[in-house]
Amino acid sequence: MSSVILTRVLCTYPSNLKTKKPPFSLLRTFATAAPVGSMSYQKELNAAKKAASLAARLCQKVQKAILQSDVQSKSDKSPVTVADYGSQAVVSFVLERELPSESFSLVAEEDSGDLRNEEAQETLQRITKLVNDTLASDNTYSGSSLSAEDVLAAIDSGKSEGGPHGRHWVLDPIDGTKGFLRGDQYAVALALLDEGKVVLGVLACPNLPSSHDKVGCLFFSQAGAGTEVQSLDGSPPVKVHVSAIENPEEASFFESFEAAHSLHDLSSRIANKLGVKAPPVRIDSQAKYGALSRGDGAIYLRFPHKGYREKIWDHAAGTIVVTEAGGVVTDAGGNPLDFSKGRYLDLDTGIIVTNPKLMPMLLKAVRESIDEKASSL
Ligand SMILES: Nc1ncnc2c1ncn2[C@@H]1O[C@H](COP(=O)(O)O)[C@@H](O)[C@H]1OP(=O)(O)O
Ligand SMILES: [Mg+2]
Repeated sequence: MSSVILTRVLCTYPSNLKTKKPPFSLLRTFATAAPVGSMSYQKELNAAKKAASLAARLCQKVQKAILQSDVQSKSDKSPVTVADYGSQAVVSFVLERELPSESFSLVAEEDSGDLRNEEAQETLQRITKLVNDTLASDNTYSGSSLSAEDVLAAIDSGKSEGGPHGRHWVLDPIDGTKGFLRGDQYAVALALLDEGKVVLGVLACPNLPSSHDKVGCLFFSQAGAGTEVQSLDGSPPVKVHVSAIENPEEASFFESFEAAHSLHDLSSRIANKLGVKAPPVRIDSQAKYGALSRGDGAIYLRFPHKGYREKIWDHAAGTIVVTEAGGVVTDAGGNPLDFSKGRYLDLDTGIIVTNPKLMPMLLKAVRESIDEKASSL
């Protein structure tokens, strides 16, 4: 990472968090435990870590060299870059290569529609080169060379609808595209659903500070086995736990950087009601779930504007990373998130995340604040 980007990243991560030593809850693990009394997904987890790490490497390369011409516009006007497509192609390729005997279903954000247009051919060549260069940087795949058509097919394998039966991979190839384009936080978020439940999750957060002033974290979780984090350049993993704070006055809370993604006024009302003293920590993407899982902050509040439908790839990996670290993730009504209903989450108003001790107080404050806001309109 260039010193310019590093400075920028550390500047945008709150000063009280960026300089702090790993929390006391970071306990060194010397072996990866198999989930007790449940199925092990170790092979799948290893494949997911490899896929997300390689995709993050591709994204880092693009973020460093980002040019205005890399930015296109999807029909919803959100920015999408060669890195979104490249990341999705890399993850799809690595998962299929690493797990050849398993039937493959991927629910992912991007599709190749726009890339098949005549005017997108140069972009497609650029993506193909990025994907091949990234795969070549890993010894296992150095002999692989994908054609443009292979890349389009890899992207399009993400068209699965998910659902309550069987296994489905769930991918956001770049979560927080706006943060990515700004040079701030983003994540490659990958999870596996089995019979409608999230059984493993990996969050690669290339710009999130890790220990010892290094930048770049890989969080990973398996149902029943806890959450661990390692630096993206491969330090040994350590187990993480959410904050044990019981007094909300001592808590700090995360919310979206983008006011268009979450109602900052509602979060502020909730925080006031709880007596939270610290200002909100605003960062992009599921990096918020990762940061919360290691106790950087105690609460995450997300209240999209009316009419927005949450997608499963925006929360599946983050949810298991937090819950396996001892946290709780619910909608604004206190219901757990249900990932079994297809590509969208069907939920009550917003998403709230904290530790089990704070959750009852938080839910009460959320309910009261929503009611007050509605009656003031
Ligand atoms: N209008 C919107 N409201 C809420 N979330 C949005 C909206 N548009 C995009 N998003 C998605 O919200 C997530 C990140 O939100 P935040 O950084 O605020 O937590 C991303 O998944 C982003 O999509 P994308 O994955 O394409 O970046
Ligand atoms: Mg997203």
